[in-house]
Amino acid sequence: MGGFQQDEMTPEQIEHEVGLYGPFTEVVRELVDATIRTEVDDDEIRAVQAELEDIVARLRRSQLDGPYGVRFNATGHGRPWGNSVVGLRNAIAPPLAIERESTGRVRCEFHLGAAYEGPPSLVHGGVSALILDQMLGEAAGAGGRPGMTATLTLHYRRATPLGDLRAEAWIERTEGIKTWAHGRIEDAEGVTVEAEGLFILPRWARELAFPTGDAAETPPSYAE
Ligand SMILES: CCCCCCCCCCCCCCCC(=O)SCCNC(=O)CCNC(=O)[C@H](O)C(C)(C)COP(=O)(O)OP(=O)(O)OC[C@H]1O[C@@H](n2cnc3c(N)ncnc32)[C@H](O)[C@@H]1OP(=O)(O)O
Repeated sequence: MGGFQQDEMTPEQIEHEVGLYGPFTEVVRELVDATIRTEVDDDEIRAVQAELEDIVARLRRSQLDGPYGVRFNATGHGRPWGNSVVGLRNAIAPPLAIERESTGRVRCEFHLGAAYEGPPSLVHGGVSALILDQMLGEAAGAGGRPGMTATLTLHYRRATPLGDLRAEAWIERTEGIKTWAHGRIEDAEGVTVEAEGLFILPRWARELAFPTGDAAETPPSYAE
C-alpha cells in the first residue's frame, strides 16, 4: 500500500521540522478558530481574504503531489504528520499528543474549540468518532497488534462539551490478525462517549509480515 515511506531523516532534521511546522500549523489552527468567531467588518473580511489568497499562492509554489502519508526514518521513528487527529502539519487535527504504553493502553488530554462544534457548544458526534477511531487504533498499534478499523461502535452516553477533554483506549483482546480495542472520552464530570472497535491487520500487511501465512501467534512489529 502506498503512503508508508521510509526516508533518511536524522533526529536533528526531525527536531528542526517539528520546531518549524509545529508553530506554523498552530497559527493555521488559530486562523480557523478566528475565522469562525471573528466579528470584524465586511471590508476587513475582504482585505484578510485577499491576504490569505496571496499566502495560499505562496505555499502552492512548491507542494507535494498528494497527501503527506506516513514516513519513517531508519530508526523506525514514524511521522504521521498529515493525520487528521495527530498530524503535526494538519491544522484540522486538534492535535492529540498521545501517551502510549507497550501494553496497548493509550491516553491523552486535549482541547476541542469552536472548530469541532456540532450541537451548540457541544462536540460533533463525528468528531468524537474520529478521535476514538484514532485512540483505539493507537492502542492496537502500541500493543504490537496494528490494524485497519473494521468495525467501530460508539455509545454516546452524554453530550460532550467543547473544551478540555481526555481520552483513553486499551486492547480488550486479540485473536490472530484481529484486535478488539475499547476506549472512552471524558470531560470533568466523567465519561461522555465509549467505543469498541475491531482492528484487522490487512491482507497486504499480512503478506509482508507473515510470508508463510501463519498469523496466529506472532504479532507483527510496530514501530512509531
Ligand atoms: C498495518 C496496518 C496499518 C496500521 C498502522 C499502525 C498505525 C497505528 C496508529 C494509527 C491508528 C490509526 C487509527 C485509524 C485507523 C483507520 O482509520 S483505518 C481507515 C478505516 N478503515 C478502513 O478503511 C478499512 C477498510 N477495510 C479494509 O481495508 C479491509 O476490509 C480489512 C478490514 C483490513 C479486512 O481486509 P482483509 O484483511 O483483506 O479481510 P479478509 O482477509 O477478507 O478477512 C480477514 C478476517 O477479517 C474478517 N473481517 C474482514 N472485514 C471485516 C469487517 N469489516 N468486520 C468484521 N470482520 C471482518 C473476515 O471475516 C476474516 O475473518 P476470519 O474468517 O479469518 O475469521
